[in-house]
Amino acid sequence: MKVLIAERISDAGLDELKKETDVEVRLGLKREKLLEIIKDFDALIVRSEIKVDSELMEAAPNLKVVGRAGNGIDNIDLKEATRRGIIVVNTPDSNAISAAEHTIGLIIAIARNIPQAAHAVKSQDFHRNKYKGVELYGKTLGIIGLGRIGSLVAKRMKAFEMEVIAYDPYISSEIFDEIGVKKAETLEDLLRNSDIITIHTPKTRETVGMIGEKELAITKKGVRIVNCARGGLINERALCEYLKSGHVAAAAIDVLEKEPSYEGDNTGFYNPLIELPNVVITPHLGASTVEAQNNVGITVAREVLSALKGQFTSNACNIPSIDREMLDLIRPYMKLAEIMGSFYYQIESTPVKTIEVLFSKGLLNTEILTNAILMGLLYPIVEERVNFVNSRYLCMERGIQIIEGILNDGDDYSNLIDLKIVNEKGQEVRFKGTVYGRDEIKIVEYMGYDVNFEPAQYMLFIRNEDKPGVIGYIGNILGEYGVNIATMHVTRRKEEGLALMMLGVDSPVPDEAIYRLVNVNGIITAKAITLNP
Ligand SMILES: NC(=O)C1=CN([C@@H]2O[C@H](COP(=O)(O)OP(=O)(O)OC[C@H]3O[C@@H](n4cnc5c(N)ncnc54)[C@H](O)[C@@H]3O)[C@@H](O)[C@H]2O)C=CC1
Ligand SMILES: O=C(O)C(=O)COP(=O)(O)O
Repeated sequence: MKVLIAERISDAGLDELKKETDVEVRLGLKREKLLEIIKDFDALIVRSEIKVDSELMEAAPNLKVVGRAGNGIDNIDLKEATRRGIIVVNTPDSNAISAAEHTIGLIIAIARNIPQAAHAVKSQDFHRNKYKGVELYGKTLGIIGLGRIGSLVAKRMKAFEMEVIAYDPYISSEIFDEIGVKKAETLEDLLRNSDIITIHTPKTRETVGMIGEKELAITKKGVRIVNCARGGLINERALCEYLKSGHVAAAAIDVLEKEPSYEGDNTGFYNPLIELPNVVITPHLGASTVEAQNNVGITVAREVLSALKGQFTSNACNIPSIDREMLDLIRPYMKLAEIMGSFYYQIESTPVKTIEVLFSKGLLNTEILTNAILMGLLYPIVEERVNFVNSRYLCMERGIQIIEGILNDGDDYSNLIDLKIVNEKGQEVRFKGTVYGRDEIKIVEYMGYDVNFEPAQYMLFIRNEDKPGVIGYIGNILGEYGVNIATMHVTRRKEEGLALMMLGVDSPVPDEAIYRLVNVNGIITAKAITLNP
């Protein structure tokens, strides 16, 4: 496996990767060069600078994993990665403390004009009157986005005896209470009442430009503003105007709408904010500490390695995350789900319209189990890579409706998957499956027949009239083609005079044998099934 490190990560992370993969470190690559070389790599590791967009993914036919050595993934086209079955992993917990501490550093810096004053002193200018600041004590800090970093900032700033309020419509009041922060019901509320505002939301379609002219206009005169989250959350042009007028007394910015290259040439880079005396800008330093980069490097390396090995990772952005213990528990159910999904297109050819899957209450992580069913379903019929990442997306792209639910109590099994597939002709194919003990996979119902069948690599499903002699024919025909029957499950519906046979065989059943079987008097259908390797 080949891994391209396109932005700097720690040596500790590099060492982890080098133990198991072929690693190439290429920092400061020009875009054209990156597009040219990416085709050879299975994994790409970036930070916040490189845009991992559809053009880059198109140029990377072998790419299986993108590792974001950091938190924000706004530089990665997640939808496109998902469509292509590329796993995106990040390391959100590894640099949160550093980002929070940097934010606090910036708050203090602009409250006391520390960077400007320190800079003046370097030029022998000791005129301290110019740099009189304000105290934090007793002032109101408004935090927009009370997630990982926002809440770390809140907890720490309370030590300054600031009143901390926060606006985050997506978290519960209990979390506000737990952190000990007053809830601002609206953004307007927060803007009107804060002496210092700091923003900690991710960059999304909803949050871009969330602080613009209109919002700045209702802030307190003399407000101080910090952005250590993402450039573009605060409209830079509007902020510039408000800083020039003095309405915003000062701003501290770690992130810009358009950022320079951190390894390459930046000749001609310009941003008007840089020139303003009441602005402190750092070069996207929030995560740049020894500790954060060590953690980030090691975590991203481990996540990328797990993903390359086909294991679930704990920080995947486009598949549900599962911890290792839980993964061990549900692995047999994932296999069962994939097998159940894989039956349909080996039995029927009419396109699927709806998939309805019901799970026993005892089954956890059902979202992944559905993804496994969909992966099994699509595997035989799509050319592109199908995996847990894109199976749901590819089904939705094909107009397949996916309905998931919980089974009512009263079934005989506590861990059942009940799968009903309805095709465009309105026909239904239905299976139920479960796992006995730790990992004994069983199909327990097929088309209303109670069965007890352990799926095998090669199988044969036969529906026939319930009359003597049919089994004999089947054995003879398979024998002629050298196909050995390993297991056999026979069941019937006496009242209808119909029977079902599910056979596990030691080798694939040739098409010619199937043709002969369906011509046997009394056999209604014969379907050869092969499981995905
Ligand atoms: N400057 C730097 O070097 C670093 C910057 N970051 C940035 O910080 C951001 C936040 O990181 P975390 O706290 O870990 O993320 P998080 O996901 O834990 O928290 C984000 C919070 O924002 C809230 N939110 C989302 N939309 C909102 C809206 N419209 N209004 C109010 N609140 C909203 C969410 O509900 C969530 O609670 C990252 O997305 C990243 O862009 C992260 C690390 C370092
Ligand atoms: O983790 C984040 O979201 C950051 O913004 C840190 O970015 P970086 O990895 O230092 O380029």
